[in-house]
Amino acid sequence: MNGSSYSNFDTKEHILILGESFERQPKCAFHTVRYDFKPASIDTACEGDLEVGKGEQGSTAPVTVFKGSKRPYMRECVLIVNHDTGEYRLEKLSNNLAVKKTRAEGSSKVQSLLEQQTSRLSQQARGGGSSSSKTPSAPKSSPPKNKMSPASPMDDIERELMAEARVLSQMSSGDSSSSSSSSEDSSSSDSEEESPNPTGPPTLPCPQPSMPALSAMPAPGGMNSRPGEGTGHLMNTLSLSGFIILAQFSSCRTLVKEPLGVDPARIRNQRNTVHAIEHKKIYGPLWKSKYGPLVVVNVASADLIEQVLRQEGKLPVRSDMPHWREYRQLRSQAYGPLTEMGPEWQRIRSILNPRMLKPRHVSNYSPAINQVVTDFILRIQRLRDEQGDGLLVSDMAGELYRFAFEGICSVLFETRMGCLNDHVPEETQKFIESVGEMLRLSPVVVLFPKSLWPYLPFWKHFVVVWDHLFRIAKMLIDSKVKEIQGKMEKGEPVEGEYLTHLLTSDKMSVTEIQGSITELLLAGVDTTSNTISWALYHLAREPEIQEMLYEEVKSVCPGDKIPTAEDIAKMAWLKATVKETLRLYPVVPGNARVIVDNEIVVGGYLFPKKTLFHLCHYAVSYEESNFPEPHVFRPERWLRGEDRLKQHPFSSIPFGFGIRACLGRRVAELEMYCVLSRLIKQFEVRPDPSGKTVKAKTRTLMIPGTPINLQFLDRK
Ligand code: HEM
Repeated sequence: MNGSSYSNFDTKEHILILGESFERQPKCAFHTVRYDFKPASIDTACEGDLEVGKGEQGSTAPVTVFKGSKRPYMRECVLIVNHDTGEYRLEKLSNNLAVKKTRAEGSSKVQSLLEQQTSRLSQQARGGGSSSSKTPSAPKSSPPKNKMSPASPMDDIERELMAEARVLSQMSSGDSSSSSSSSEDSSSSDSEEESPNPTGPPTLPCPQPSMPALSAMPAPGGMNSRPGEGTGHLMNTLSLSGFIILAQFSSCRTLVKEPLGVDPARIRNQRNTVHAIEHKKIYGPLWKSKYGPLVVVNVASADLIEQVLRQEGKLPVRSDMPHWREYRQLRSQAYGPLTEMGPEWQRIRSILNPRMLKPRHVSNYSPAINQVVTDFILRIQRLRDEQGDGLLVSDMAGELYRFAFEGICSVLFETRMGCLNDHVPEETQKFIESVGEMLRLSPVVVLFPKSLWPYLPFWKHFVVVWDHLFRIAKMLIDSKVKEIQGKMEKGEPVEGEYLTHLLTSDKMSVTEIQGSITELLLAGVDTTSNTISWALYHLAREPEIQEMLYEEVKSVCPGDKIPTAEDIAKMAWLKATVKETLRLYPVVPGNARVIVDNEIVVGGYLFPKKTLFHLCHYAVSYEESNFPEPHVFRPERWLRGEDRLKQHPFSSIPFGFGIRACLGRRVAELEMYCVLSRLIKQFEVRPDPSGKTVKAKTRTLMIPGTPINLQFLDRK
């Protein structure tokens, strides 16, 4: 392509290219780079297959490239999107280039995000596999630009590209917080963008959350970088579940917000920067939002949330998770509780539930969890002694990520992974990185039409990291199988907990166990670690509340006694502290339900089948009527008494509700109670002497916007 052919283009325009190749010329206004993709099918995807082209001389890092869709594109063409006028036009570039689709953007933020992403992938690919050293083929010269006729057969392509362009333009015109998700980025923590961004699909766990992932992804490798940090990792996982769909369209600017029954024209074009709490003030507790073609009904009162959830039916649906499901189909892997739907979902939940949710079973995990807590305390002591003034430990959320990963693996796989060691074992490291990569890529992949996935460089990478995850999970499961077989052969009793039970009960195949355990793991790390981080943050800042907790733990477990599940049952203040933490920072700030089978009535309105409801939990948990002085951290509201009686039972439901509610709730609680009680018994926790406040931000999950640093003083 001749750079001069673009010289008249406004740099605000995005261009989407269809064509064999597209090279950047030094003087071109656009950052474009030639890529050369092997027409790899996903089945052959491996690290080495990922070939992201190097930029030509003077170019910036590569942007994204698709090798054409299966449709027979006959022409190289360019779609030009003018962001000022909103106009799109498709122009033909040449007559004879084969089907390959490349996209490049102008100087928008989105471009730089994509560039960083692709550049990182490129580096990984180059460093990662034997075949990754292939160099891109020589750039082709630029074809001339011809105006296409409106009746051209390119209409189809135009439509598809316009849809993508719309997504890109919406992302690039979105809230600037989308570019700063790194926990290092403390400068913006006070801005509105960094506020918890509570709910309302526009602010739901995603849009902004998804793209920042591109830039703010922790460098893969090293446990010091929390996997998926900046993406709200996991629940990407829960985004994972119900939220991903919302994520998808929450990346679009809100077009209409409409109190049900009110003329939408009056309030058209609301910017997407208003929070759900404010939306509620404007529209009342029930309003409709349109995101592109999708319509979401936002529900922001405890009463109405209850109405939706009570009508969710026997097989509740959050959403499908097409990209997670696609991987499983591709590799003939089994769905787990997050991805499964319908009667099959019901079946696997009925198998997984008892040992995850019944208190008498869950209490059996406390020895394993307490061992992990012991190691965590030792680690805190080491870090404290190594860092700065001998008291401060930086980035507690990162440290607690290690703790939560180790803790949940000790429960699920009945094995230790070494996350709290100074030197993390290689396979563990790879596992953690794969989790992070998968969660980081999830919200990106899902932004694109499914038909394009096989041609997205990051889809290949997505598949590769899922491969690692499933491989390592399989390795751990296989080793447990061997252990069990060995014992059986020797006639020894087979004892064990979660995995052993699943393997010996014969209700699921090994493949199904692998699918379910992997999803449990994915849902069970960021959720707990972020919640513990917030609890410690508040305990450090409210010494009286911490003292109450200390006194309670000491009285239930005097001396060196380590709290068991039975002890914890007696610690009302501890439980109230965790509940209050989850009220202020519901790690999943908005959930979703699609009522598939029936029309339902909510708030006096009749909604058709398949209406997508967004449950604005964050907004509801700050309602003055339920929680006087809602911004104040006050665990006592959860103790039995007058205040408690006033709360609506659906005013704070951080683990969801009903048969589709959190499967790991009891284990999560046990982990949080064990680690908090023992940390507070061991240390007096003080805030960062720099006095920095930490605000929440929503990256799918509600996470600390900046690192939480705390001092740990030994208690005498
Ligand atoms: C503070 C910790 C946690 C919080 C606040 C939390 C919250 C949630 C929420 C809100 C949901 C959606 C529920 C609904 O749609 O009604 C959910 C689902 C789920 N959670 Fe958790 N979670 C936590 C920890 C965990 C842990 C430790 C695990 C694994 C051991 C886990 C596994 C799951 C799974 C598998 C689902 C999907 C259940 C299904 O769709 O059937 N969670 N969680």
